[in-house]
Amino acid sequence: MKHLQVAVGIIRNASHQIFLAQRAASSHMANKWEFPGGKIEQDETAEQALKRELMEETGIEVTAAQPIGQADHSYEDLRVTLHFFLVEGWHGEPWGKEGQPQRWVEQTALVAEEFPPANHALIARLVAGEI
Ligand SMILES: Nc1nc2c([nH]c(=O)n2[C@H]2C[C@H](O)[C@@H](COP(=O)(O)OP(=O)(O)OP(=O)(O)O)O2)c(=O)[nH]1
Ligand SMILES: [Mg+2]
Repeated sequence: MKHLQVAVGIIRNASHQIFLAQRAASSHMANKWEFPGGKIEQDETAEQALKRELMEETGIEVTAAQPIGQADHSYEDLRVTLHFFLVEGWHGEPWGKEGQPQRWVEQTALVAEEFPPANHALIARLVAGEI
């Protein structure tokens, strides 16, 4: 089975709101809400991939990112390992640079079912205020 390593950014502002983007209708996990991010390339560290993907997808330059864990999940025909980073420092203002819908949500109001299954354990930790 194909196995992807994915860098994922939990962009959190001073009011403890988190920036979400909606996945495209044509993509894997179509229409689910996600934390911006994407595949780690061969020659990259997870943090380098995070910075590149967040610039590409949201237009921000990440200045502070802290690793907060990983999640491994097997979908029907694809295995993913998500490398989560809490992003609390950046330059610019995140927006849906690739045309994807976006919104800020209070950390405690996140709803696990709106995300791909690989995110569910992390959402529980965020809602519980453990992060
Ligand atoms: N970005 C992101 N991907 C996630 C999350 N949860 C989750 O299961 N995934 C899965 C969906 C995809 O199968 C896989 C890769 O993410 P991606 O589609 O963002 O990768 P990418 O930006 O490099 O995509 P592309 O270049 O192919 O358009 O990770 C999440 O919260 N954020
Ligand atoms: Mg992506």
